[in-house]
Amino acid sequence: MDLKIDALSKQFENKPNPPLLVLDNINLTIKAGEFVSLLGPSGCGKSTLLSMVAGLQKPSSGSVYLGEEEIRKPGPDRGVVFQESALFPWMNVRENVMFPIRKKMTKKEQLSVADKYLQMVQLSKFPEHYPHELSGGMQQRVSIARVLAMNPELLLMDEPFGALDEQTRSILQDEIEKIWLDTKKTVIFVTHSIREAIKLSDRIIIMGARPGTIISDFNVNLGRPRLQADMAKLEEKVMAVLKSEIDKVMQEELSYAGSH
Ligand SMILES: Nc1ncnc2c1ncn2[C@@H]1O[C@H](COP(=O)(O)OP(=O)(O)OP(=O)(O)O)[C@@H](O)[C@H]1O
Repeated sequence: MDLKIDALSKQFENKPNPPLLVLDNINLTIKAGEFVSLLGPSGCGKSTLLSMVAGLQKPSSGSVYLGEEEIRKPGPDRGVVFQESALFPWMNVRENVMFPIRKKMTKKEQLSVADKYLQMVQLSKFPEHYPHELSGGMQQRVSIARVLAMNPELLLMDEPFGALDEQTRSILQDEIEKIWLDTKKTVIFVTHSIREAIKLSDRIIIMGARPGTIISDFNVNLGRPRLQADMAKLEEKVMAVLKSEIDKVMQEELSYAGSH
């Protein structure tokens, strides 16, 4: 099902100052099966937008629809992966993956689903390990397997590889691309890395700040897997748009600091 974000705005209380308008009239349709990245300067509202699609926060005005259904709360049709893995430390890897499906399936089915997704994220040798026995990249793989086990239609990823070293990040990018090609889920992926966005996405949405709006919508018409040489040209284009937005935010911050 397509995701439709319709005239969505969000403001936060900011007492004693006036409310802070974080997102202003966002309109966006994401087709079923599309891999879309959100890029933008820090504070432009990417995470806020994602959390409203997840149903974790309510819009101040406007709506989000998955198919015909308006999103009003979290649901099993949307799985979220955050920067930190948020696994249960007292459960082993397999138990963590089985947790969201524990009430929906027999034990046998749960085990088979957990095995399937642990294999997909290349962790089939570690089902009995506990989170503290795993590296950051492995923990993030468990989080991805846990979300996939719910079989959500929409995968919402908020800087999922942001805390990982470059090499692990690159491996997980390849894995998520493969998983997406296998499962054809709709993915919304928040990142600060232009290269990561180009490597993975069908489409890159660039947001501007204060308040957050959509300023560019790029289609990435490159074959997969993406070649460095092809990516470089688009990287320059995206960088040019993004840089002017980042500069604007920096200027605002400098003038605010100067006046206080
Ligand atoms: N619950 C909240 N209450 C008040 N202000 C908030 C709240 N959540 C976010 N904000 C503000 O909204 C703005 C957007 O935050 P958000 O985390 O969505 O930005 P972002 O683009 O994801 O930033 P980053 O790239 O740094 O993660 C920021 O100015 C932030 O301080």
